[in-house]
Amino acid sequence: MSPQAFDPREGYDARGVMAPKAYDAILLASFGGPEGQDDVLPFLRNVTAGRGIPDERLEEVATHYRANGGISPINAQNRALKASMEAALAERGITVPVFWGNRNWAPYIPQTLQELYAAGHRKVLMFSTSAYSSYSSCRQYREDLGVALRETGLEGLLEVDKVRQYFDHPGFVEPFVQGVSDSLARVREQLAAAGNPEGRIKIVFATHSIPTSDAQAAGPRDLAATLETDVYSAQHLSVARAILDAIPEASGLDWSLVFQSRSGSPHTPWLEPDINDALAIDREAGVAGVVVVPLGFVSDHMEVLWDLDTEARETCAELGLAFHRAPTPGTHAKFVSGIVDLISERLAGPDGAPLIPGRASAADLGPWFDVCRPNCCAKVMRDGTIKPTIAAVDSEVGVPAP
Ligand SMILES: CC1=C(CCC(=O)O)c2cc3nc(cc4[nH]c(cc5[nH]c(cc1n2)c(C)c5CCC(=O)O)c(CCC(=O)O)c4C)C(CCC(=O)O)=C3C
Ligand SMILES: [Fe+2]
Repeated sequence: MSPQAFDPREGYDARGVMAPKAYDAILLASFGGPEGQDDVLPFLRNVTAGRGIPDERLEEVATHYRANGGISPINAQNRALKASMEAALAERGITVPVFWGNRNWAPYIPQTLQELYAAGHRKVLMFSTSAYSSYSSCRQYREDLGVALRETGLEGLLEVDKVRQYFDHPGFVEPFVQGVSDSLARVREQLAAAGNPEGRIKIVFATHSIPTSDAQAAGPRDLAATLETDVYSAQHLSVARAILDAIPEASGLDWSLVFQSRSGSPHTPWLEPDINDALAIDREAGVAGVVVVPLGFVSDHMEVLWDLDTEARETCAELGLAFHRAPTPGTHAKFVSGIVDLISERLAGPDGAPLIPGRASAADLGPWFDVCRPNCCAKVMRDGTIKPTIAAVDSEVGVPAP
């Protein structure tokens, strides 16, 4: 891609690529989730703080967690990811420790920053469990870090940078290649067992819907201007194509990008089509089976288990469509090793050069940048200001929004 040149300043170049640093801590930053029935509503209030999600919607979402004992699988998945990252870093002789902090549940990010500062760490590299660009998937993490530094009084004492958005990285793409290929075989088997071995299969890539205004604000303005769709959708389409190109059995099959987990007011437009509506249209058009690919997600958390494995699966059962859901990257060895690569391209070795050269990319919109330009993924706050952020050019509190 050819993004608008940065105003080169100390620490990063005109592409927004940061100079390597001797980071002394890694922050695994994630969404967080409830771990028991009593946590469910406080968690949902944290998630929706100040955003006016109606209570009926909260109650509706609560039932997804309640049905699972009030437990989101996301925290256990992050504990497993942290352990896998630690093992993979150690294997490569990298001794930088990994800390874990969440946006919406304990361990909370500000508390983790205080702990790692107290332990003597000063240069932190954040890796978040969110691969794409948008307010919810990138900027909100940057803001939460910016606000946490300010509120803990650590601003100026602790440096926090972030790993680039990694939707295009081979470590993210390759587990999907293997997963989609396996799922295709499973749907073929289901169709054969149902006496329809030649039935048409469609590959349905699913991601989180976001308000169309967030989609339009995603990524650098000048890049957005060159694309036929918004940057968020374009990134997903780019990854979907990279996955399909790597699977010979998928050649010639129909595929699409659809959206799930819409929330908010029905009057606010969000990205469409919804997966369930799209499946009904596919059935009408003669599709016999689908591989559903949770392209927008890093692990099999509640949005995958409920919206895909429960709701979309039921939709397919009602429609008589064969269904198989491909896995998320989770703790796939290639994903974990890719995370270590993403960290290594930023970590300065003894000679000051990064531990690994270059910036691997397996999809045509990559590689992304380390520092975001003004207004990248911006969202106007209700009080008309934007929040402080890390890893960006515009990090001043109270700067009027565009
Ligand atoms: C783009 C995106 C990702 C993918 C990137 C990433 O992975 O970060 C994501 C992930 C997740 N979203 C999650 C849960 C929720 N998201 C909500 C609400 C919202 N998400 C949004 C966007 C995204 N969300 C948006 C624009 C809203 C509405 C406005 C708002 O409130 O910000 C709500 C509120 C209730 C509701 O209205 O549905 C909940 C409970 C969980 C945890 C699952 C678990 O517990 O296992 C995860 C990983
Ligand atoms: Fe969400």
